[in-house]
This record gives sequence, C-alpha cells and structure tokens, in this order.
Amino acid sequence: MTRQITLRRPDDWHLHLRDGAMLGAVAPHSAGFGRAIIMPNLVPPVVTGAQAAAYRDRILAALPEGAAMQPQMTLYLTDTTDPADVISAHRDGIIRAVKLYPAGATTNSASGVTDFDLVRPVLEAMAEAGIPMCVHGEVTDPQVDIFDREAVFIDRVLDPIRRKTPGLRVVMEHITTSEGVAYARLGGDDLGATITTHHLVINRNAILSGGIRPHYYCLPVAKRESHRLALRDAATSGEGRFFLGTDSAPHPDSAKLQPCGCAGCYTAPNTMSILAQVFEDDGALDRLEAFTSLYGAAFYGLPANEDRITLTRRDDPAEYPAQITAGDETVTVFDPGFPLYWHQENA
Ligand SMILES: NC(=O)N[C@@H](CC(=O)O)C(=O)O
Ligand SMILES: [Zn+2]
Ligand SMILES: [Zn+2]
Repeated sequence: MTRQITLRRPDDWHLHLRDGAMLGAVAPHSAGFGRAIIMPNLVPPVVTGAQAAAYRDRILAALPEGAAMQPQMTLYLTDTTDPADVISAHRDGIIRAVKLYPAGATTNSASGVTDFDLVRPVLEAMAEAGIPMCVHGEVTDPQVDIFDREAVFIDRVLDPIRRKTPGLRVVMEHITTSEGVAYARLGGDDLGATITTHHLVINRNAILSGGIRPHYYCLPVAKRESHRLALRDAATSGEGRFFLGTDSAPHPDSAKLQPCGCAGCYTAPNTMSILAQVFEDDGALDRLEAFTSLYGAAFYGLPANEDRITLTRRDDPAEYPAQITAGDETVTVFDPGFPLYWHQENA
C-alpha cells in the first residue's frame, strides 16, 4: 500500500561537506535540505570570516543548479579567536554560529580549545550578540572512559560554562546519552540539542559485536541500547529543544578501513528515508516534520522553509548507493540495517 506524507523542507543543523573533490561529491546529496549548519573542521580550519565566506562560495559552486540548500557558516573557535572578528563576521551575515571543539576530541580538532578560560571573552561577546555556540561535548582526558566522555563533559565543562555565561545560546551537538537528553531538558530557550540519524539507529553492538564495523564508528561513539532509546524518545517527543543535525561526515573508505580508522558516518543520501522509518516505527510520523523542519529553525531564529517535500511509502525499498565516488576514493553510505520503504520523491 502506498502512503504519502508532506513535510516542510527539512534543514540539517550539523553537516560536514569537506572541501575539494569530496565537497563536489557530497554536496549534491545534501542539496535537498533547506539550511545546513556547515561545520568548520577543514584542514586548516575555518577560523576567520574571510575563510568562511570563501568556503561558502566553494559550497555554492559545488551545489547543483537550483539546489534548495543555503549553507549556514560557522567559525572554528581556537584559543586565540578574537571576539571582534566573531562579532563582525556575524554582523556581516557571514556566520550563523561558532563551533567549540575541545582540542583533540574528534576529527580535525587539533586546533580546538585547550583551556576554556582562554575563550571566556569570546563566549561573553557571543552571549551579548546572541551568537549560538555549537559544542562537540566530549572531554579529552585520557583517564575518562570513551563511553563516559559526553556525560563527564556536561558536568565538568558545559554546565560551568553555561552558569558563568548567562544568555549564551548553546547547541549540544550530536548527543548520544540519556545524560545528554536529561541535561538538554533542564535548559530553557537558550539550550538546544541536535540528534543524528545514525544514533537513532545503532548502538555500540553495531560497531563491535560479531566483527568490527568501521563504518559505524563515529564520535561521540554510539553507546549502549538504553541510551539509543533515550535518543529515540527525545527525537520523537515533540519537544522543541531536540532537532535534526545529521552529522553526515564523509571519509574516504581508505581512511576508515585502517588499523586506526577515522570517525564519521556518512548519512546524507538516505537520512530522510531512515528518519521516516524510525518515526513510523515509534508511532510518531506526525512529529517528523517538527524534528526535521521546524524546531531547529526556531532555535536559530529563522522562519521554517516555505516549500515542501514528499515522502512516499512504497512496497519496494528505496534504492540508494552503497558507496559514492569522490575523486579516486569511495565513501560508504550508512547502512541502517533495514529496508527503506520511504522514498523521497522531490529532493
Ligand atoms: N562525528 C564524527 O565522527 N566525525 C566528524 C567530526 C565530529 O562531528 O565530531 C568528522 O568531521 O568527521
Ligand atoms: Zn563532533
Ligand atoms: Zn560533526
């Protein structure tokens, strides 16, 4: 039986588009999202307004003619970021947010913040100007177990920063734990949290049980099942603080399939089909649009997209490539492990 739902065009509030040949290969697969927060962890990172503007131009050039996507640029916060540069890039309409990576926490985060006191003046300027801070919330302390790094970050870093900086708007990026869900629920309008597609689908068994599966390895690493269920509950709850950020993070297979493979799941091509299945399975299809197309925009103070997309549930599963090609490399598309009956007709 065929069924159809119509949604306002979705936005992706956490996206990696990379640069060069990889950008050319992946940009078309995100072109059907309306807005996307573009993460700045290039090598070298996007640290100035001029770099963000130039990167936006490269993205626009990589998108197909008539693409819906309007990239929303971010600056990569470092120990030496000048508050005045952040303010002027925001005032000039170049950036939507600033990204905080603890140094060493994730892919291309070597230039991240080493000491949170060093960035206090920037955070205060951002609070004053209403510029949101997107946070990769994991401590890097090698003494802390990797599965605890998000929860410990909330206690040791995020909560103290928020208490010291009233008015700072914060997005907890890609939350993976029930502690993350609970902390997000304590906040007011100044606190949001993105949830990825893949963290709604996989738990840590997917990575480690019955053989090691590098394509399911991302950061923060997927946790035990109870945490996945907490994320499902949050995403489908209809609470405005939780919204979609796919964290679609393409890496060449040659870099994933290594003795020390890198972190990231590439979900852009099939995200909407997966999410429709997830929400249907949880009896929450009527809340999908809010999660993908309303709440993130509201957090960022933007209107919802006016145009619509249609998802059709067919008896035959949707076809999507197992891999895409980027220059000489391939990138493996996230495999949710179940057939995708929801087809996106008009990307
Ligand atoms: N999520 C990931 O595992 N990887 C991201 C970085 C990030 O979002 O932390 C990447 O840039 O590859
Ligand atoms: Zn991250
Ligand atoms: Zn990311």
